[in-house]
Amino acid sequence: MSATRVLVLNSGSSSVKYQLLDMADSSRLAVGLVERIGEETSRLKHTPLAGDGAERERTGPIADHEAALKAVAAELAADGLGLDSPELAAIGHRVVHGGKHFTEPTVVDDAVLAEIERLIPVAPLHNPANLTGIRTAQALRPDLPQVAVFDTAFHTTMPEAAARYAIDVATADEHRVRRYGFHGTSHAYVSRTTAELLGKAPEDVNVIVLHLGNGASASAVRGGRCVDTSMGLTPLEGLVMGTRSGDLDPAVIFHLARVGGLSIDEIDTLLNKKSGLIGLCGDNDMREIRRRIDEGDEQARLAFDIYIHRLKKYIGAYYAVLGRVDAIAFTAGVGENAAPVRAAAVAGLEELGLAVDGELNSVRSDEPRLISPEYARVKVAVVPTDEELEIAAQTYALVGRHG
Ligand SMILES: Nc1ncnc2c1ncn2[C@@H]1O[C@H](COP(=O)(O)OP(=O)(O)O)[C@@H](O)[C@H]1O
Ligand SMILES: CC(=O)OP(=O)(O)O
Ligand SMILES: [Mg+2]
Repeated sequence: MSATRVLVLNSGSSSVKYQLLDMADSSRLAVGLVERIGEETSRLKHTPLAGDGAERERTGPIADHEAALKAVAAELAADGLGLDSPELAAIGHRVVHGGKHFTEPTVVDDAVLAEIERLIPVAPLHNPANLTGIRTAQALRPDLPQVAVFDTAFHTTMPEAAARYAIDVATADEHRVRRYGFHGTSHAYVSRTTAELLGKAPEDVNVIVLHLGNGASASAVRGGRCVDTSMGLTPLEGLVMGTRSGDLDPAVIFHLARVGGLSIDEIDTLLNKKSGLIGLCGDNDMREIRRRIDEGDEQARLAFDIYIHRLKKYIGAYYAVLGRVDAIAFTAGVGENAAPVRAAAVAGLEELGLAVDGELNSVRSDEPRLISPEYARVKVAVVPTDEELEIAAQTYALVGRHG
């Protein structure tokens, strides 16, 4: 019996999403999520999909990512899907920052671990969790290949004109200051799926992908290759996000330090964790913001308008970067579910060939679909992202080649 299963771990700053897949037919055997790691109210939600097992939920403190992963391993073992299974071929890990170095999925060794660690200062919320995930998985199954799939990889095709900041070149090079981009696994998967939806080869299609989750980023994809993206050195640049500011005048930082008396660490926390939608209106969940708007809440309305204004600017910018756009694809939690966001982002862009059909836009579905009217020159699509499936496929392809 050959090993065809892949466990995928997507470790975020305070959560771990995981899936166990059988790559013989890309089916899911189990999926789950550990939330609020490090708090008293941690929660593990585990759903076995192979047999007739029902969803299980456990609450109570889970101290760190190591404890989280061990709890996940115990849940899988309870379903007879434990990490000791000989059918497990590899464990695939989402690693957020791979710098310029990693352009492909990579089997983890000590040098790879050292490089991911070296990049912690430019992904302080993500890379430490990714490292813990890898190390814990290694300890549980030292014989198994651990594969790192980097958020930055898809963006390494960006031309220098898009990747460089206009600052002193020597300083930038010394400190590796450039734009790397993130959510690349999602941008790759969604741009490819959008081409499929249009019935075209990825090489023939130009797409603007809007990944709108808690973290959010836009990308311009020409013929399957990324030519620009909104996140930069770190996942802070670009769109307005759940808790991150996105673009601002860099002098805001000097001002807050010199005049406001804030420390660099305080400003870091302010911009990464207390800004964006939560900073503007106290909520970072788009469902709650829409509910408040419906009740006439002005603060929520303004937060929404700022979010949309930025989004629209990026659509325009990437339209110009690409010259010709075949489709715009909305994805991730907000992009897949928030019809008012999609409608507002595209409103008024008819001259660019863009429009959304109200009825199609209001349909709820887990399938990739078009929401633009028949006549629209540029198609508007909703394409549910599947980072875990994409990571599993890349992991399995790599292990299959080498193993
Ligand atoms: N039904 C919905 N309507 C509107 N927004 C939603 C809905 N479901 C989820 N969201 C939004 O999606 C966000 C989470 O997106 P997700 O892609 O899961 O983020 P992440 O992977 O960064 O945690 C939530 O914070 C919320 O704003
Ligand atoms: C890179 C990034 O922002 O990831 P997430 O959206 O998972 O926070
Ligand atoms: Mg996400």
